[in-house]
Amino acid sequence: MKPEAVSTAVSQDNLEIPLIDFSAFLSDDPATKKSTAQALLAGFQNAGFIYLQNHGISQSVVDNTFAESAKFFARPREEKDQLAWTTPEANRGYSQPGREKVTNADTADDIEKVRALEGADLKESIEIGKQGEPDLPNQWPTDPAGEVFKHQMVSFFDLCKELHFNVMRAIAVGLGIDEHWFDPYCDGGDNTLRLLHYPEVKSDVFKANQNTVRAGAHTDYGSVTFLFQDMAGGLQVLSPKGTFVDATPIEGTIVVNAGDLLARWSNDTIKSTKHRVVEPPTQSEVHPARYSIPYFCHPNHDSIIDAIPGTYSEANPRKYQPVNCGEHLVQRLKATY
Ligand SMILES: O=C(O)CCC(=O)C(=O)O
Ligand SMILES: [Fe+2]
Repeated sequence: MKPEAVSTAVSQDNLEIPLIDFSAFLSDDPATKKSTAQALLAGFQNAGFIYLQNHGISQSVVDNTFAESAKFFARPREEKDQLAWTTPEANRGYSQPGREKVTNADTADDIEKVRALEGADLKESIEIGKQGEPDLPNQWPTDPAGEVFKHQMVSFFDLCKELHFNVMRAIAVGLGIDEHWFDPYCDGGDNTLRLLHYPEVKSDVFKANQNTVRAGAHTDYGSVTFLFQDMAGGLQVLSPKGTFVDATPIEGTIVVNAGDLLARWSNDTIKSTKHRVVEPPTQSEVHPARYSIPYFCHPNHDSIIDAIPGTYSEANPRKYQPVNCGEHLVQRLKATY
């Protein structure tokens, strides 16, 4: 029987994404804790995705973080360009939208056409890593508003780092290994906070080209990703039937998905599932802008990832060689940028 803390967030085309009340895992009752952890793990094993509510980060903190993100993206382009993303090793800084590419179109009509076409793929982002890495500085705006932004993002980063410990503890309990087995892999906080802005897009752009997406299908690289999204919608998850199913925003929840490194670490018992962002259906002329905030958790970069106890046996042997986490991630980023 389903524990009370678990309900269904998405159920379509054999994709079953559970909605888990995480306060039940954080509770003191061992039986509730265990059954909630097992449901969370089952979500990662079956769908690669779960929704979490009562995850411990308050709604007002989340709201403030979105507000600061919107203010950041509203800055003039020149200011943002001064904070540009540099290298896969650093993975910090601002990535401009694809709109720049249109500057070689010279008539207003052509610009509008290209813009219309590329608008749908348009997104801008800023990546923020852990503070205090001398060779890998975060890129902060330096004016007073930039100070407020920095303060908000640094404290949000740390709250998400705490949540990483707790989600990995739930996975450990679900697997039946020591609750703190993953702790020594999480304490480095080698994670990435990404602020994303998808500008508004005219609806006829999407009608003209049904394949246009806001973010193409991909898997994430790390252990788990916490996805904070606004209510605009558009996130879709690949189902076992090969269809993309809407992962509709649910107020007060975050979407959590497993990444490639966790799939590998778990000897492929946990799934890293493809997802994308499309423009949600709209009755109006424009698809509104969308803001989302993924937080990518990574095991400590200097750690070696080898199959987690309990994920392999004689009948189901280890499939992968041990790998250095940091090197693995940089390889992946090099292939992307
Ligand atoms: O914007 C979103 O909702 C998803 C973003 C995403 O999947 C990613 O950045 O990896
Ligand atoms: Fe993603």
